[in-house]
Amino acid sequence: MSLAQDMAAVPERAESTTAKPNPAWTLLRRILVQPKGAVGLTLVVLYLVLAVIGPALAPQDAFRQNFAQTLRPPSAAHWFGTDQLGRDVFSRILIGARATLGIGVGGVTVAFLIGVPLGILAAWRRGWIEAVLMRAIDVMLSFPDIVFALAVVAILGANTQNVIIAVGVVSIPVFARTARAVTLSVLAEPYIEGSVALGASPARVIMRHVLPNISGTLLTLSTLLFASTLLSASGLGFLGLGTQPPFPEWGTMLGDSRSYIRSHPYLATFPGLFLAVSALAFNLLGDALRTIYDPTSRRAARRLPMLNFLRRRTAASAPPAAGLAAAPAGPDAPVVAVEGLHLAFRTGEGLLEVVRGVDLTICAGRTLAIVGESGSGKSTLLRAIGTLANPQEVAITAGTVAIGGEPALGLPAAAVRDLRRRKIGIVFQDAASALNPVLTVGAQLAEAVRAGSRLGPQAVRQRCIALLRDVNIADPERRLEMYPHQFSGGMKQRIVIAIALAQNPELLLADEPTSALDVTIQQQILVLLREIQRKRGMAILLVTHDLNLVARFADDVAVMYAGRLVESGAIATVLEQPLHPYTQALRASAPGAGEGRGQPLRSIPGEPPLVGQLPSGCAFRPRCPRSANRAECAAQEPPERMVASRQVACVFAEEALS
Ligand SMILES: Nc1ncnc2c1ncn2[C@@H]1O[C@H](COP(=O)(O)OP(=O)(O)OP(=O)(O)O)[C@@H](O)[C@H]1O
Repeated sequence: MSLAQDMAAVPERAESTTAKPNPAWTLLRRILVQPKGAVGLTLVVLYLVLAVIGPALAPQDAFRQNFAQTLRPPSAAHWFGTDQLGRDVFSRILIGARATLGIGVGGVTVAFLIGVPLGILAAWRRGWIEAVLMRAIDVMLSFPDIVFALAVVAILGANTQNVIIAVGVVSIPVFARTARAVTLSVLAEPYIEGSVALGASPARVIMRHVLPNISGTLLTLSTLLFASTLLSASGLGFLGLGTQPPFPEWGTMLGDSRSYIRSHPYLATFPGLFLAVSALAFNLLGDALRTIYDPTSRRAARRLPMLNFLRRRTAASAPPAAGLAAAPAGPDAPVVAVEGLHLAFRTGEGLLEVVRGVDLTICAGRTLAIVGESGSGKSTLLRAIGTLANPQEVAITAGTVAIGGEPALGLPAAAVRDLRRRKIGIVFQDAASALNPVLTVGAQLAEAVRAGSRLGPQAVRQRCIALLRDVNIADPERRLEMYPHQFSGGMKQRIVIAIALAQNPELLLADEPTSALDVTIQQQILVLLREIQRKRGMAILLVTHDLNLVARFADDVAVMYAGRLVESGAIATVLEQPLHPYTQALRASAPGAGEGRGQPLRSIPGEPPLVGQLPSGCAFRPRCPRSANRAECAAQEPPERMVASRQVACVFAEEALS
């Protein structure tokens, strides 16, 4: 069946075509529909207007002292009365708005500019840098805000500039902690790994992917901290450590009024009221923003898509194998050569070995599928081959990996990025999280195309259009302007594939590429991958649990158990006549493996061994029907050897032939 016929056989859902409105207008609308947002935003805007045009509105000279008019109550001539020096309080409040709000803005800016980079650095580098930064922040947090601010002003001296520094320093820990937490969650998203796989530098990943995704949370935090910064600054002003006379600032005015609080209470009332309402305004606005950006407040809205997602994940496997995929012709040069690879997780108790001596090769134009139960080490192996294993987490204790003839292990970071970009493409399990939701598809494709190349904007655009055509997305010019949420699951996976193909990789890594899709779309995506592989001759390394998918799609299979490949060879050889008892059990437990309709699926008795607690000898021995306490199985780990055209690690493999 041709690709076109395959596509026609299973029509994919059309994607939503609603254009994305301007994000600023959307945000404004979402703030205004909330009563607290509407009130908060209106008040904040009024305050900001006051800060800008307040001095121009002042009816009287706010600095002129008039000892004949001291401590006058509110009247038509002095709406808010006069202070102890006979100055007009209303005019001083209007003029003081700029200094007061300026301190708030300045303080939050100082805290933001220092706290956010520190938080991102801690999340990015982890290890000792994170530990040192976070402990320092814990120490700062252990002091009450005002005490800390007082200490800073006492050291630097009392003036407006130092108040800004003091209240800013006080808020650094909150920004740093929040930035670290939200960055960690963004860094766990597959599209970050995709970007890293394209060779993007840390700075680029942070600017392009992390910052846009954490900006909502940081905006909310800035608004909330603005209120507390204002109050801290006013506290300093109240103590006489803020803006120095004769310049008015609401906190200082409040402080000056304390001697007259009983006899002339209006002196404290008006600056206090303006301060309290400003803090309330920023808090209301911050709260409205939190409602918008906090995912827990949108749980109800998400419930349906989540249910659909779970349903898709648990949907039945693909239909039974109709026949094994024909091996595509291609040159025999190995694109991947892995020899004696041992990988171990670094844990508190030392190294925990999860991949134990793997040898494999994949030639151009061929697909190798790695299958095995959950926890057998498939993903860890795939990530190490793709140079994506985090060295702080995974130790390569022995062995070599070469991609396209180039050694892939032990390289400096820049060389690893370059190798990945030139030779490796990655398709993730969940296309929805493999795409950055805040960037258009065109921007994400362009990033992949531009990585390491010097193409001009027009050439990049043409290449993006060609890539979308390659993955059979119609009307690519229009689709480039759309956002991921405007596409269906299958279309998103096509876009992820297009991104993976942007640098013409020699090797495509696919970790459960279709398990988040429903059955009909799975079929289309696999057909698409096969077609692209035929055209480009790339090697594909596929990790999956689905043996039917392996039978339809792969050329070779490697069965993994407890970190070792126990049987590997051509699909027709291994799946038609498995020799290892574990392969036999996997084959028997696959849907459509021989039982009639309504028959329960067979499961493999026993549990896979826990990492680090392997039995002596063959790791499959406790579950093996063939072992039956035979001494040979307990004596040593069976070496891999060639039996009937495949590698198999079982001392009694020949018994399956008879
Ligand atoms: N960070 C970690 N620290 C310690 N052990 C880990 C860590 N991550 C994974 N492991 C363990 O390593 C083993 C291999 O995990 P891996 O994800 O590679 O298995 P898998 O075969 O891909 O499983 P699945 O099919 O569920 O993805 C598992 O036993 C897992 O518990």
